[in-house]
Amino acid sequence: MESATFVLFGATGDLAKRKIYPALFQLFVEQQLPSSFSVIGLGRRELSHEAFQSNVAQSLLTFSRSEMKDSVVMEQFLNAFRYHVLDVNRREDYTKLLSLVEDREVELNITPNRMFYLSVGPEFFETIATNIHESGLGSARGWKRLVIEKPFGHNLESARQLNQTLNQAFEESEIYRIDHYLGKPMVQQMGQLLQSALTEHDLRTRTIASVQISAIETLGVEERAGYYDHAGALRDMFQNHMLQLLMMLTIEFPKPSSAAEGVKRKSQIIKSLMPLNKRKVSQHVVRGQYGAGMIKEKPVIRYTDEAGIASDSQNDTFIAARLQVDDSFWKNTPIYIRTGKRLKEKATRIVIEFKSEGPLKDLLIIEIGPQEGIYYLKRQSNHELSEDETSLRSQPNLMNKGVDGKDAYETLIHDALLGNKAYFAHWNEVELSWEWVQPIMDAYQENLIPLHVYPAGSYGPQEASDLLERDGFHWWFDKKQTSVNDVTKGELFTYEYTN
Ligand SMILES: NC(=O)C1=CN([C@@H]2O[C@H](COP(=O)(O)OP(=O)(O)OC[C@H]3O[C@@H](n4cnc5c(N)ncnc54)[C@H](OP(=O)(O)O)[C@@H]3O)[C@@H](O)[C@H]2O)C=CC1
Ligand SMILES: O=C1O[C@H](COP(=O)(O)O)[C@@H](O)[C@H](O)[C@H]1O
Repeated sequence: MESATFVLFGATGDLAKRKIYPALFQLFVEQQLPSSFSVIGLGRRELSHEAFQSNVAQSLLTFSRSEMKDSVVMEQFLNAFRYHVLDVNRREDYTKLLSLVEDREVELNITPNRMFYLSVGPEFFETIATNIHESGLGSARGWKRLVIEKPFGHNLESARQLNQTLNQAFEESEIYRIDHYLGKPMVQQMGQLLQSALTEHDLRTRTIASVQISAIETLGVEERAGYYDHAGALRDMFQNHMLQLLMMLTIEFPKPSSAAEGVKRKSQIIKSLMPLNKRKVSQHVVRGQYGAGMIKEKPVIRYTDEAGIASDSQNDTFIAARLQVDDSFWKNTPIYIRTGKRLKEKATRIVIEFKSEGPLKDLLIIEIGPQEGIYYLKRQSNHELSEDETSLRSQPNLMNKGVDGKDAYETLIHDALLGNKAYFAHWNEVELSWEWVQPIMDAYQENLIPLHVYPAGSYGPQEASDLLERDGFHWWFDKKQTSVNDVTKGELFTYEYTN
């Protein structure tokens, strides 16, 4: 890997602490960083290099999964870190930053390859990109890359505007839009896993009755009221992570001839999504907001009582939708997506239900997180569990594939340093995703669709189940109760079905 400087905007923030430093440290420990590597952390608050290094050390002690936190390794790692006070709006701060970056490049004798990581609020993205360009920070003879966190725009128009501004400073090939779901091991290995679970023939021709993609959480809005109350589940999860999961799965049927072809197909898939008309959104989409309820046997308050949330907020904390990809393989196969906060369990899961005569179903389940695994459950009845045990026993090789403990940020930062863009969201995908969700945002805005309040600790509004029942399906694996034998490494798992 080529040597590089990692310029981190927002170095004193939450994401840097919880995700970026632990990921960099893990890569360092695994010797996956360039041998000469420089990190320049930026923020408004005054910090000496030493104080900054000590803050980074603290974050590693709290959040790193590495067992190598002994002082020698950590000290070597922290040696690469410097801090610079920068207010994103002050041009002179960028000129000073350029001197610091250049001095370090000379000191370490490294090529001026520069990765600018924007771990700051989205309101700063355009200002920073413009200042990088105008200060000369982006004009060195090495490569330059921009890594940008979500949210990428607030709607189609603002995303386009943001992209246009970024493109004045960076080419599309230099922009790495992080969608951390694309860094999850089970998502990165989707093609491989499907191939080991299904035969080549299955992948090409097996008829799929329906697909369900769920990303459900027990957490509420937590400390992010300011952001979340303007984003909601639609912008926070659906427009990006959920549509990316849909793309990553559907490109595998029929199996692409190469990884590159698969990546190209992502945009085609999203382009083939049957468009919604804002007046008919309510036929395809269920909007919800959590009420009070019980999570893990503890009472929790309703969304509108949360700190920082307006008591009359109409913001969505849940969405379920029925989508249709209108291409030759997926035509006539409904794809159901749901995501929401304060639900009964934390799970990101894809269930493929295959067509069959009669009531017994074959299911392929991909557990993306926090449990990881792929399971092919043969001849599942809606009511029985015994069959899945038999089928899992007969196919032990399909259990718990992909468990490697890697955090998405480790993979994505490593990929960005290598210049591998395969698991970053391309502008075309982002633009098409915003375009597709725009009628839903319009319908929400104009109140053309009801907001259903659901009890915390449930699986969302009843209407989300009705959405499937109308087509003769139901959400698989919703648990009757919280105490279940969950998936543990190497053990059979048993779920309790609601129906
Ligand atoms: N936290 C998370 O889990 C996730 C965050 N994200 C995204 O990552 C980004 C960062 O989030 P997060 O770390 O939580 O945010 P925080 O509010 O914790 O941190 C914001 C950072 O921005 C810096 N900052 C604020 N204003 C300025 C300014 N005028 N000039 C220079 N620096 C400034 C702050 O430093 P200082 O105060 O020293 O100036 C701080 O380091 C956001 O885009 C967020 O949406 C995405 C996914 C998850
Ligand atoms: O991006 C986000 O994702 C998290 C859920 O991520 P996961 O990896 O834990 O599934 C979500 O809680 C958050 O609201 C959203 O911004």
